[in-house]
Amino acid sequence: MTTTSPWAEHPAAPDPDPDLQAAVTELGAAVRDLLETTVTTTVPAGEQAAVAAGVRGLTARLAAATRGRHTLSALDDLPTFRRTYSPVTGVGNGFAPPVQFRREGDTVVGETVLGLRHEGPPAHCHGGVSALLMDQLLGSAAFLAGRWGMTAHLVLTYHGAVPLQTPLVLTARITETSGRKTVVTGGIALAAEPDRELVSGEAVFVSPRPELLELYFGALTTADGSPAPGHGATDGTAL
Ligand SMILES: CCCCCCCCCCCCCC(=O)SCCNC(=O)CCNC(=O)[C@H](O)C(C)(C)COP(=O)(O)OP(=O)(O)OC[C@H]1O[C@@H](n2cnc3c(N)ncnc32)[C@H](O)[C@@H]1OP(=O)(O)O
Repeated sequence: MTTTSPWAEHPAAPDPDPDLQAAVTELGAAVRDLLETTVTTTVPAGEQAAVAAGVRGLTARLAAATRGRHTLSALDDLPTFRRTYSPVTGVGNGFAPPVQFRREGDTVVGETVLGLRHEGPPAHCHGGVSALLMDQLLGSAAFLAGRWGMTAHLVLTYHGAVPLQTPLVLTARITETSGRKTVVTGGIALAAEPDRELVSGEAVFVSPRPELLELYFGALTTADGSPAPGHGATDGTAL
């Protein structure tokens, strides 16, 4: 049974169209600024109403062509886990900080600064947003070590509140592998105090059995309508 990504044996897609990549990245950045400013603006009601009308007009332009949930974006590639619209790492997602994770030895590291769109307690990160970051961090540690799985179990301890608008560092590493299972631990700390974890956690990632892979991802297509890599899997080893 495979312990690596079920898409790993497929060749990576060619590099995406650079014009589309640049435009999506710029739109994501613009929407990120918009989201952050909508939750911090103090301009009068009339001005907010006028901006809302303008934003609805822009949304209608983008809605002229959209994809459904079983269609990958033209920029995405499963074998390399290129996910443009991830709510954590996606440059095209305005909610995402976005964080980029990299491998350093046996550790995965990412740096980020969160905004008021991520607020829970005033001036601090929402606990659910910390969980979102931790899930992606721990999953990335598994993926960057050549393993793959869906989150089966995630436990977190919140030792201290995570401040917004403050440089943070996220680190994780694999502690155990067995069959389809990968166990990862990690945490979030201030970049200025990397050894004092504000959030720590452990997750178990499980590479799903073939029937589940088919159920979850069997209908997936690439942007041009072709079956996505992985379609038609029968034994979970060479999707
Ligand atoms: C460059 C950067 C790249 C970044 C890459 C991005 C990375 C992506 C990051 C994304 C991050 C976000 C990711 C997301 O958001 S994933 C989305 C959230 N997760 C889900 O939706 C998963 C829902 N659950 C399921 O579908 C199934 O339960 C799964 C697929 C998980 C297992 O169903 P399956 O039927 O296949 O499993 P099995 O019963 O044959 O068991 C197999 C083995 O697993 C062990 N087991 C099972 N469950 C648990 C459990 N709860 N604790 C501990 N262990 C558990 C079990 O004991 C057995 O072990 P063993 O007895 O053999 O030892």
